[in-house]
Amino acid sequence: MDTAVIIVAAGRGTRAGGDAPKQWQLLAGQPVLAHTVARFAGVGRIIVVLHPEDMARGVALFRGAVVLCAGGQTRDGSVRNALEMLEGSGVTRVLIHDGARPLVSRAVIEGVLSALDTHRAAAPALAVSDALWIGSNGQVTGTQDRSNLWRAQTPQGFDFDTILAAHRTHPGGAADDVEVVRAAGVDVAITPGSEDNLKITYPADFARAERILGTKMDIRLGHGYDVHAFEDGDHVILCGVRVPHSAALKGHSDADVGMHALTDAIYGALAEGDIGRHFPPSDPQWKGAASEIFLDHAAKLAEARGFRIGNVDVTLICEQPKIGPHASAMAQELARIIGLEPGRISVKATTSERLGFTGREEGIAAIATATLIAE
Ligand SMILES: Nc1ccn([C@@H]2O[C@H](COP(=O)(O)OP(=O)(O)OP(=O)(O)O)[C@@H](O)[C@H]2O)c(=O)n1
Ligand SMILES: C[C@](O)(CO)[C@H](O)COP(=O)(O)O
Repeated sequence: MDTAVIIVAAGRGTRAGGDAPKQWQLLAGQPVLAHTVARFAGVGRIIVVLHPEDMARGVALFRGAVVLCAGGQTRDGSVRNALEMLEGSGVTRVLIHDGARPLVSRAVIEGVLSALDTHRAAAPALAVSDALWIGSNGQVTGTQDRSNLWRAQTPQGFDFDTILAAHRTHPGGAADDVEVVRAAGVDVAITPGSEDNLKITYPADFARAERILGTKMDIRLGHGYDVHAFEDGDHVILCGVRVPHSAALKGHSDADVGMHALTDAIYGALAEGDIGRHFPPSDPQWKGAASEIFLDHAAKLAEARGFRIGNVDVTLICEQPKIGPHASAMAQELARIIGLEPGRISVKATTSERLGFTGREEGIAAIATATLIAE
């Protein structure tokens, strides 16, 4: 399935007030919109819909990591612009999310994606739990049966062709995309929502969101270090990229020293030992194995434990080969394996000024750090 995520953030946030539209105001030190986009890392290609006046701000914040699209006068107009932009791109399903819901969890997102395996439309919601009144002039004038009432949330997920066709025939003015698709006669499955998945709407919602983030703030830092010696050969594999060289790296697997250091950094952040614990070198099945298997395992273990990777930083220490020309390809390869946007991945190199074993060109060392953030 080729999945796209449309994050609508072209509104003016009039109810929230403040010096800037709510999606640009800071929450725990970062714009609300940066939190929202980070929640969808690895889910699919991300399209952020912005007000035309905010485009420069978007370019500066995302630095090419997402696709930007100009929004419309209304929420449904903004969604429609992004859907039209995606037509013909090969996308088969799409999640549509409010930029103003920065605390959506991986569980809520996965719930919608799973429902899309069997439904053309699915969206998260919470059953209404309070009694409902009808009121007028500060007085209760009646009561409302709450059974079968739900509080709608996003991301709302759809088969791509279905939601595009529904938007094209809708007269406009819908509160959300569930309303649009239902107007076209499509059934919508309800998936589990979350109280934390609030939409920042009024000024007090910022403090509420900060409180939720504060109680949830669990950031782990891990580091990894690895060394492989040179042996006869004509290339090395570093961070998944084949680099021509006058020697090869010796090892039980493909000896990708950079990827090993990064894998150990993730295991370290999880307090899960190192590669050797999960893939013993004594086991012949890992002989010559591509190190991608190890990194993929560590990243999936982090996800299974409820963490997303915040950023990674890998430093290769060698005199030769020169890493600079390959660093971008290495970052992209790591991004592909761990499902992280390239802007959160750093691959760099240093020499050891001809000192020590790396200086004598006896081998390559690598150090890496990774942050994991609890969802
Ligand atoms: N023309 C619009 C209007 C809204 N939105 C987005 O739709 C989401 C939900 O809308 P809402 O909370 O109503 O945001 P605003 O329209 O910005 O708020 P307000 O109504 O208070 O001005 C927000 O992420 C908002 O940026 C959009 O992309 N384009
Ligand atoms: C899409 C939505 O977030 C679902 O709850 C909501 O309808 C949009 O926000 P608004 O406050 O109704 O404009």
